[in-house]
Amino acid sequence: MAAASLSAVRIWLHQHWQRFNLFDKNALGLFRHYYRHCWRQLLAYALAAALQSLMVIPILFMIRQLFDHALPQGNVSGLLWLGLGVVVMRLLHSAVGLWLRHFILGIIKEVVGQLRRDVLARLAVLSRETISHADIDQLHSRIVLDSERFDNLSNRLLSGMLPAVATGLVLLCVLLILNWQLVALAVLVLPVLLWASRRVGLSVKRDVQLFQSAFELFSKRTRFALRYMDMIRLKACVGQEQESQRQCLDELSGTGKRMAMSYAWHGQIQRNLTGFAGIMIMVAGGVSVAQGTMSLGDLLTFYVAAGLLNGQADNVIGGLPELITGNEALIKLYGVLHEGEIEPYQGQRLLAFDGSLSLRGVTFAYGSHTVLRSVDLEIPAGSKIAIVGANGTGKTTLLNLLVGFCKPQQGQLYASGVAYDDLDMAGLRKAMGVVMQQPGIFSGTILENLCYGRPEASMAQVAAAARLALAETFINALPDGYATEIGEGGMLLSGGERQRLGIASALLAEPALLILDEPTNHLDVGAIAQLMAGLVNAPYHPTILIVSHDPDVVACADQVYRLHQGRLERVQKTNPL
Ligand SMILES: Nc1ncnc2c1ncn2[C@@H]1O[C@H](COP(=O)(O)OP(=O)(O)OP(=O)(O)O)[C@@H](O)[C@H]1O
Repeated sequence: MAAASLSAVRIWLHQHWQRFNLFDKNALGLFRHYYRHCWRQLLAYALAAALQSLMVIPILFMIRQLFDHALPQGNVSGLLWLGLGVVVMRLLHSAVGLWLRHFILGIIKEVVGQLRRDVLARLAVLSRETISHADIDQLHSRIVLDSERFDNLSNRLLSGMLPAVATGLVLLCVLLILNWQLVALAVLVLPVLLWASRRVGLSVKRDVQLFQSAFELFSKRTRFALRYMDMIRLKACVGQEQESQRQCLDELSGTGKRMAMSYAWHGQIQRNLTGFAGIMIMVAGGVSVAQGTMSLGDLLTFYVAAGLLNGQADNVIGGLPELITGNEALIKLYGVLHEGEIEPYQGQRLLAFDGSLSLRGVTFAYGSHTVLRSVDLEIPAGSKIAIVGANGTGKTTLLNLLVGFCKPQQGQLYASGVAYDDLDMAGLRKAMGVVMQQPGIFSGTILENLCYGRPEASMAQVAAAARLALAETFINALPDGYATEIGEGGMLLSGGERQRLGIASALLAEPALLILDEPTNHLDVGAIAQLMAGLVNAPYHPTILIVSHDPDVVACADQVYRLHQGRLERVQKTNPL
């Protein structure tokens, strides 16, 4: 019976704690994780902040002297000296404050930088499958905006709240020494203040979440409009798009206003309650002075100290909305750092890759959809292989397996006879030149695109690669040649020119294996045959693998394979499909 009641109480407490808890367990864990290694510096900083706060004591002492002695005695030079003393101490206090800020900023920026590095490193090891299922705009805003919110949170907590707490404690001691009854009177407001803070804090938390969702949606819509402007215009959807942007903006300004109002309510409630405590002190202290139980100097000193304490309390309680925003940001960053699958191969072995690959008994499925069934394939070094097959038969999937983006559920792949499981995948990819259906062309100049991944390449090497890829003629015909800006995704070039640029970029690395995915989408078979003929004379003489749904590419290959219903079979060059 007693155990049952105890457990009921525990459940009740847990539920209420969950309801009132403003901070997430994972967010707190992440914060601790990033600041754990510098706890000694943080401790030193907290101690220094506490020592700095002790500097308010001589200031308060001088104020009391001023009102209790110098002023009643009409001691003008004493007044001047005490005034000067207060100014000097304040300046000293500010100088130490600046130095402390410099110190803590060094720690914060290092930690925030580390978190950003870890998030980016995490992205680099996430599997292609995870990235393809992610909402890229959301991921982008998490990395950029939420790491900035973590920075703000750290600033507020360590640079603002921590010294404020230290100074507040010193001031509280001074106040207790001066007149503990007045402190007790002011403390009556404290429970109301904490309760109100928490209640408003919950509404701030809800409004922050709503604003962040609206912001992500706005960011996503804007990127969509920028990225798919052609499609929007071609489908005559400009009006429809503007309407959904308008809805996004309404939502953004509505939630933004609500969040700012929550912040304002929080600040107002806090200021009114502490102001109310100040009036109580004034009245009760005035009565004590009138009754002769307290000197005017003591009351004024008390009032100044209480004012300073109020400033520190403002700092602590006023920072709550920022902590809540930071908490939400940390929850999302925690997701980026801990969720999703990582790259399937983690081997370390470096290889002198000769361009030969083997697949043995490879079976691959996306969930319950089996795409490849027990596939065997030998790609000898220096060979020219074509893999053909109808749309959706698994050609790109096969390529993704070859470049190590995915791992088969059964079977194994080998590069130069070494199992993929043992290989350093980055090393293997460096020796491969892969030109996907949509070559990765980014906004910048032709030269920047060509040299991505090979910044050390000489102009002669760049020109040689462009010549082999049949890109040199069109590049030289451009007014700015290699310095031509080609726009987002290479929009200012034709599809064939983009394809040639992609091939030239792949060839610049002198790959042992060149993979061309659907090259006939933008190049005719004649151009591909010419490319192959050129590569035969290239000093590095790469293995070439062409994957296409176009039966004509077989003319360019020594061996032809056909993918059909998950099986790979060798076919005669005359009739591959
Ligand atoms: N990431 C994925 N998750 C689930 N299914 C996928 C994924 N990628 C491809 N598929 C499915 O696997 C099958 C093979 O796709 P794949 O892209 O490999 O075909 P393909 O032969 O390259 O087609 P195409 O010639 O049209 O480019 C298709 O049915 C496709 O819908």
